[in-house]
Order: sequence, then structure tokens, then C-alpha cells
Amino acid sequence: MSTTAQRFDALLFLSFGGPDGPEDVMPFLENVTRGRGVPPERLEAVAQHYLHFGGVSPINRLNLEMIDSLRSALAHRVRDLPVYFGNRNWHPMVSDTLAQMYREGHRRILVFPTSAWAGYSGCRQYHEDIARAVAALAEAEPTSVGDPVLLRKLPQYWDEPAFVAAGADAVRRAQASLPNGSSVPRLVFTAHSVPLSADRAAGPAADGGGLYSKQVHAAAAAVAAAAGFEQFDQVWQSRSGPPQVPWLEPDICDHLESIATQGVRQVIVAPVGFVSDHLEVIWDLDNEAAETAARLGMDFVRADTVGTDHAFVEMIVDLIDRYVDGDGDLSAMGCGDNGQTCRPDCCIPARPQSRPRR
Ligand SMILES: CC1=C(CCC(=O)O)c2cc3nc(cc4[nH]c(cc5[nH]c(cc1n2)c(C)c5CCC(=O)O)c(CCC(=O)O)c4C)C(CCC(=O)O)=C3C
Ligand SMILES: [Fe+2]
Repeated sequence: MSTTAQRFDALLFLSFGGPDGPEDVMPFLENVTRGRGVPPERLEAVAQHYLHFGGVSPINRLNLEMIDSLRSALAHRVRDLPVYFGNRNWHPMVSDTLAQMYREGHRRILVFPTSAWAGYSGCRQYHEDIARAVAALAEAEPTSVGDPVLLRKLPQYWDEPAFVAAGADAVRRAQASLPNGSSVPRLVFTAHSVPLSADRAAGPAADGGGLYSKQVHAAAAAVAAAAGFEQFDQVWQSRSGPPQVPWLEPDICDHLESIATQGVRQVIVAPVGFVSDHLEVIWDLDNEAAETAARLGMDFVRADTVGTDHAFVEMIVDLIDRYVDGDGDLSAMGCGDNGQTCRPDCCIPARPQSRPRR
């Protein structure tokens, strides 16, 4: 690792990945869950959600659109930084993208992850896949042993002002689209649930862990305040895993039931935990939660995700600007080189004994 500041010469846009057709669905789900104890019934159910949309997740198209906007924003600021696309769980796989970047001469690579968060699923798994790709490069491109690459993951950005501002704009647009009601609509934020044990393992043990849920809550509070709401609820979605294992609760649909009994008639659901309209967003919210709200007689509107907002793309460029010359803050939460995991106060492994996935 070099100690003198040196410029980065490319950006790897690193995302989760999703299937592009029905035949991709099962192999994709196997990549996501390999060795992780997700019950087969849950996988079957999730496969059906994908198949409901022809086996195509919107995530890849949305990422490509975000990359297009990012390239224009970089060009606009006269930043000469080629952007490459790689995923953790589906093609283009990060290891293939890295091999291509290497062949095209890139040795110092910044990594932008499409997760804003700390924790095992939100941060550490991204590091693990970076490390795996770097290890695979030694086989794909043997010269990389003597002429190595440096991949530096950018820090978590859940508290960036532009992330909050884009979220607040989305909430305001959603609110404006509700029919006129007699009372203030209830603002409900959702993020991906994780096992309680994983959440407890995130962040300094002295603070009791829970860094993922704390960040989500803090981001939601900031978005709510910026959108002019005095109150909000924080709930979770897309739980999986065996039912006897506790996950973050309440679930969005259970929560809609309970606020209906409190007389709430209008709800704005804001998926603060997701950067773009993933399958989880369009299935669990636009389908399941919307249907639940309809059954309960509530007006329901789902706020947009921030990924298509110009302000969010500008935020990515700002992050890049802070790091591109090689003197960005390496101790910032989420930052790490070549998948060297974050500091222990970010994302200690939830399951230290889990087997490597491939
Ligand atoms: C915190 C978090 C984020 C946010 C951070 C980030 O954005 O990275 C996230 C994002 C996403 N999760 C996604 C998809 C899936 N997640 C699953 C499973 C799981 N997610 C978990 C957590 C998270 N997930 C966990 C603890 C599991 C249990 C199994 C395991 O520990 O791995 C499964 C397996 C089936 C199931 O169990 O549901 C699928 C298919 C997609 C792509 C959707 C598309 O295709 O559009 C995206 C963006
Ligand atoms: Fe997930």
C-alpha cells in the first residue's frame, strides 16, 4: 500500500445484481444465499416474485441509467474517470469487471457501492466480494501478482446532505400526489430487515451494536425533518431466514395493520434503505404493502428512491472528488482497501464461522 497520495484512475460501480430473465432467477438466488441458511420455501417464494416480473429485476437497468448520469456528471465537472459496472451476485460479475479493468490498464480503482449502510449485508459483504475479485485476478491475470491493483471502497453515505435532500424531495412529491385528506398522512420509512444478531454485531460493542438500524433511523429522521414532518415511523421489509430467528421488526405490512387500527387513513411509504427500485421495492411495497393498505381503506403512496435524482448523482461525484487524488479519509466508516474489512467498529462478521460462498 502506498503512503504518498496518488491519483485513482477508474471507478468501479459495485452493486448487488439481479436476474435479467427467467432462467437467471434460480442461479442468481443461489449466488445470493449460498451457505446462508435461507429456507427453500423462502427461495421458492422469492423466485415467484421475480417470475411475476418476467424474471427481470429492474436493478440492472436502473444501475445502468445511474451510471449514464454519473458519466455525464463527471464529464460536466471535467473529471476524466472511466466508470465500470460490476455486481456481487449477477453479471457483470465484479471479478470479470475487475479483470477487464486490469487489462485496460487500471491499477488504482475507487469503488462506489450501491449500499449506503454499515453492517454485514450493507458493507462487509461488499468488502468480501472485492477481496474475492482481487484474489481471482491473480489467476485471471498472473502479472497482477507483481503489478497489483488497489481497490478503495468509498465511505458510507447515509448521512450525506444530498442523500437526505433527495429523500426529502421524494417524500414531498409523494405527499403532493395523495388525495386531499383531513389529517396529516403518516410517514413510514422502510429498509431491508436483517437478523437481530447481524444488527447487534454492527458497530462498536460498547454502544450495544445496532449500527445499521441506528443509521437507518438517523437517515429517516433527517429526511422526515427536511420534508417538514414532525413524526415518522421506522419499519422493515423483505425479511427472510427461518421464522424462529429474530429479525428487525415490525414488518411494513404488520405495521400498516396496526396504524389502521389507530385511525390512520393516509400513508406515505419511503424506502430509505434502497438506492433504487429493486425488486424488493416493487414487490414488497408496490404490490404487498399497497394491497394491504387498500384492504385497510388507506390511501397509499410510495416515495421514489433517490437513485434517479440528479442531486444523488452529484453526491457520488462529490464523494469521488474527496478521494480521487488519493488523500481521502481512509478511516471514514465503510472505507477499505482491497476488501480489507472495515474497522471492527463498523461491520464485524455476523456469522464468523460461515463458509465462503465460492
Ligand atoms: C441490508 C440489506 C440490503 C440493503 C443494502 C444493499 O443494497 O446492499 C439488501 C439489498 C438487496 N437485497 C436484494 C435481494 C435479495 N436479498 C436476499 C437476502 C437477504 N438480504 C439481506 C439484507 C440486505 N439486502 C439479508 C440479511 C438477507 C438474508 C440472506 C443473506 O444473509 O444473504 C435475497 C435472498 C432471498 C431472500 O431471502 O429474500 C435476495 C434475492 C437486492 C436485489 C434486488 C433485486 O434483484 O432487484 C438488494 C439490492
Ligand atoms: Fe437483500
